[in-house]
Amino acid sequence: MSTTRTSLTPPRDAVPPVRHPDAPAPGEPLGAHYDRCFGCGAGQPHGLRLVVRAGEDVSVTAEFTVRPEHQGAPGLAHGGLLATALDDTLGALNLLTHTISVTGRLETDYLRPVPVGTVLHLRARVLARHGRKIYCTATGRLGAPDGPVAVRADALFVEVRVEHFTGHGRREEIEEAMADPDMVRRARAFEVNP
Ligand SMILES: CCCCCCCC/C=C\CCCCCCCC(=O)SCCNC(=O)CCNC(=O)[C@H](O)C(C)(C)COP(=O)(O)OP(=O)(O)OC[C@H]1O[C@@H](n2cnc3c(N)ncnc32)[C@H](O)[C@@H]1OP(=O)(O)O
Repeated sequence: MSTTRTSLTPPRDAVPPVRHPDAPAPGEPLGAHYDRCFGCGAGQPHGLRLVVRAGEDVSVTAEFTVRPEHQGAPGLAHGGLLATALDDTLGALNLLTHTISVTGRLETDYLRPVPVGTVLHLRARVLARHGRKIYCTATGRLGAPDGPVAVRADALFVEVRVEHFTGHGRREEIEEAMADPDMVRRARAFEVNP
């Protein structure tokens, strides 16, 4: 496995991403991939509570309000937490492609400080796909969808099967997830792409 910078550049024979025919229309909320997700879950009181929507082509948008509990330095968002917001927005692209993939590599650039109280406008899109590897990119802008870019990331997501979660997750949460028929149905459906 290569971990050089070039590994985030799609290879020459990578193919363009495909939006699944059943993907929600641009502007529609996508909901959380898991209710207890730290990034987007409504059932996670300590989470970032990202609100994610489908975008054009194979892209998503999300908004995240930086709260006092997100500080790293006085009055400023913690960098790791901003990486989480980018990572989770990138993860939401799964809901457009009907793929189950996880972050293999995430490279983050911090361009401007992000003050507490900021609404960070995130956008992520898939650039290309090569086998199980999904190349994608994300930005976070200050205050408005066309505000200055404060953070950005390039990422490689790797497609996995449901067993990635059932085989590695803690038993109590897995049992709870498997008892939710909607979650199991959606996860299985996402394993078969058109
Ligand atoms: C009833 C229950 C149902 C549950 C259903 C749940 C549905 C949920 C839906 C959607 C989930 C979305 C969640 C989004 C949340 C936000 C995103 C996150 O935070 S995800 C968490 C953080 N990430 C990890 O924990 C990954 C940990 N890593 C791994 O598990 C493995 O390393 C994995 C899967 C990434 C790869 O392992 P391998 O053994 O499957 O595959 P190999 O052969 O190593 O890699 C495949 C290809 O990818 C490249 N690759 C892998 N990692 C790379 C890296 N770090 N840098 C560069 N290339 C890499 C390799 O070089 C290889 O490339 P070549 O095919 O040979 O060309």
